[in-house]
Amino acid sequence: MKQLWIRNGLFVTMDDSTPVIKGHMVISNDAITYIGEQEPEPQSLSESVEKLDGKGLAFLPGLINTHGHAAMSLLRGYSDDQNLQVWLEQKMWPMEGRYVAADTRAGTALAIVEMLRTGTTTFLDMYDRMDEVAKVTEQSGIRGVLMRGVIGLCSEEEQKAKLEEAIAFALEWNGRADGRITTMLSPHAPYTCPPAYIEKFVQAAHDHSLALHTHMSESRAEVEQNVRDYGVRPVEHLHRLGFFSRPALVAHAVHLNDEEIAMLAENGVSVAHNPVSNLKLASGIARLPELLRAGVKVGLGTDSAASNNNLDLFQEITMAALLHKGVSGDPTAIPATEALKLGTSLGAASIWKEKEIGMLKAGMKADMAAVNIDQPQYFPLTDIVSHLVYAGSGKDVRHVWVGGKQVVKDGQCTLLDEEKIRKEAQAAFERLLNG
Ligand SMILES: N[C@@H](CCSC[C@H]1O[C@@H](n2cnc3c(=O)[nH]cnc32)[C@H](O)[C@@H]1O)C(=O)O
Ligand SMILES: [Zn+2]
Repeated sequence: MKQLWIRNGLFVTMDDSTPVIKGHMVISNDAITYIGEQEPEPQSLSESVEKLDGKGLAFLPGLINTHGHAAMSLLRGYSDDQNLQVWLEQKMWPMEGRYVAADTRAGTALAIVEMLRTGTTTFLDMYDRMDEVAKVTEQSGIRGVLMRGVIGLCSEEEQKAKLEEAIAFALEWNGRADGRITTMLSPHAPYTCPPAYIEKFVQAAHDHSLALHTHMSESRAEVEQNVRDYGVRPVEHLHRLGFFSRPALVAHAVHLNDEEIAMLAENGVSVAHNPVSNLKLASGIARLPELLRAGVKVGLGTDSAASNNNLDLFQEITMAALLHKGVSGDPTAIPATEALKLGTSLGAASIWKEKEIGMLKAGMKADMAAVNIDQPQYFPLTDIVSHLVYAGSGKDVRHVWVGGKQVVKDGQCTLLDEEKIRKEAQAAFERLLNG
């Protein structure tokens, strides 16, 4: 048995019964088997147990990024300061149309390096050429919830082929990489997939017991168009198409009225909140406090590096904590602990993985980030949760484990060649730019 004993660490558990523990943790193979103030029982340790001095480190559950498009990292900085529609249709889609498999691979690898180094241990990815994404995911050691996103603005024949590809990918990769990879089905959005086509995804999700993901109510223009085209707003529209009859996660959900929030809560629909992307594309500000009050499970997403422009989930956590205070005029709107939960335990619940990840607790997978707190922004040590949310950043992450395996050591990915990945990303972008 492979064991790691972390001694004298500061553990931010996200478990309400023991929020912060100064003490010890034992990881056995892929899971946490002990966490507590006392040293572990000697008989629980194997002779070959590895030891790590936790001094100067704060340990927190690995962060969970519940919405993104990793391969779009190649387009970081390519189109800034545009609204969603112009950015998407005039800038992103033409460039994405030039992607070949090597580009998807290069962009995804770049994104995974950035996510791992900033403490993200689980990411959700909606894209195409998902075999490439899955292979990089497998190699990197990160945990991935992967799906072939499908835009259905094409012939019926093409629609059919894309749906089949999405299903085949989901079935082939679900549970692979020692269970690190799971899959979903994902029509891209109500405005890019006709209703009958969305219904086919719903049917497939039932047939294969898969969950569903889509972009929803991101911009005001989208909601207005949905009303014009289908006579109802996007939430009601998706509800009528049966989308919420399977476990469903919707990204953005910025423009919601009270009835829609109630409908999402009633149907157990999860939301991926992407505050930075929504600000950058001038889409608006989601009603996060109201969603949480209604009992909706919410996680945080970066969306892609082309609309963020980084994949540091600490920034989303900070933004979620600050933004909603400013908008509501209520400093308690999203307290620090709640913001950190969005990136960890609540985020895990939003993708139905709360029994496995999102907390540091015996029995959970050992997905964890260790932050270097021997830095001025963590002094004086009044409240570690406050510091992580309001003072820290992903750049402070020093080590990362996924399923007990160390994937970042002293700030470097252990299973990926970072320099090669940076070079390949640069070359891939230059190729895309020159057509
Ligand atoms: N190329 C595929 C669809 C890929 S799904 C992922 C898509 O989501 C798009 N995307 C990225 N960010 C956002 C966003 O914030 N809102 C809507 N779409 C987005 C992105 O440009 C990409 O085309 C097809 O033809 O079926
Ligand atoms: Zn998106």
